[in-house]
Amino acid sequence: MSSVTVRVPAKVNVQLSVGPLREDGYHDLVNVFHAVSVFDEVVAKESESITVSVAGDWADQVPVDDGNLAIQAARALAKHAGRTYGAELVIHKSIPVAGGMAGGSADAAGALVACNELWGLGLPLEDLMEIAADLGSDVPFSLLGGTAVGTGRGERLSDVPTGGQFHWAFAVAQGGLSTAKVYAECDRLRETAGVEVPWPQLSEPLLAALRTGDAEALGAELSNDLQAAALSLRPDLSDTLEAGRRAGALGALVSGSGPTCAFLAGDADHAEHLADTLSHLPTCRTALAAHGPVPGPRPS
Ligand SMILES: C[C@](O)(CO)[C@H](O)COP(=O)(O)OP(=O)(O)OC[C@H]1O[C@@H](n2ccc(N)nc2=O)[C@H](O)[C@@H]1O
Ligand SMILES: Nc1ncnc2c1ncn2[C@@H]1O[C@H](COP(=O)(O)OP(=O)(O)OP(=O)(O)O)[C@@H](O)[C@H]1O
Repeated sequence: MSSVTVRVPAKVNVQLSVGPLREDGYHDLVNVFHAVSVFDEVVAKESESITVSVAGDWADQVPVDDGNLAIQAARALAKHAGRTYGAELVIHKSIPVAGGMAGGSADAAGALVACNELWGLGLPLEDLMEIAADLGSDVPFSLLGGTAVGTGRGERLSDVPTGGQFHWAFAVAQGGLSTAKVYAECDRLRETAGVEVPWPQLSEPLLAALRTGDAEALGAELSNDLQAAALSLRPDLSDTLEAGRRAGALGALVSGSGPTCAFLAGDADHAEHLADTLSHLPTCRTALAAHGPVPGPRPS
């Protein structure tokens, strides 16, 4: 095989409950991930060494050196296999960068799947999941896709059954937010408020809404403990959330660490309408309509 192509979805977190700060600098989570139809494409071609190039709207914001998560993923896979391998990785980016939709994690997951195939390693998903967890907390879910609950720092996953498709609009903000800074702001706000941080609990009404495919019920149950921190760092996002609610979204929240905002729609037409409305906001770089859940990356 001389070239392998995979498509990897972005995510939105339909529940993100953040526990107290751990000694290792991470937080224990209840993190309900939902993969949506905004895809990066990762191509792995035969080559002497591991390199990456990036094309698409967001290309200028993505490192092409050792800081690129796809390169780190390919190296980690070669190390796991105990051999020196090469791959020319070509990423076509559609997932907003530093937007809270796990774009870098998607590229890392795509590189793992594509190189596993290119190099004929045949490693099972469980092995790739272990390598993924070392690359970042979101990378295991980017391999899995669908809808899943993540505990620990978000890397320990179990599938969540869903009934039917949900339709979304995403308001992509100007600029990005650093995930580490948003978690740090969450800690700061909690310390200032002097509240005891409860252990995160999975929402049963949320699971029921996902299982039955009830968009109205899901809209009412969306929650994100990082939202206050993202709004504290980017106050303009409240205007975006408010605009989406006024336009009839069934639910509105910051996606993960932000600054992308996610809006649940009643159907595909409603999602297109919301995206069109949001795209005209001064706070918004662009807006996308998408649906979920969608599967994780598979080689072709
Ligand atoms: C906000 C989310 O996107 C929600 O899915 C994730 O929790 C972030 O996952 P990620 O981008 O893969 O994050 P990582 O690369 O593992 O960690 C980046 C930084 O985020 C913070 N971090 C991340 C995950 C976690 N459970 N607790 C944390 O406090 C830590 O400061 C860490 O140094
Ligand atoms: N392949 C990649 N694509 C995008 N960013 C990358 C990649 N590799 C490394 N990075 C770096 O990672 C930073 C975070 O990018 P990313 O798009 O993954 O953020 P995010 O979507 O907010 O992450 P998450 O939702 O997992 O917290 C970027 O600013 C960039 O410097």
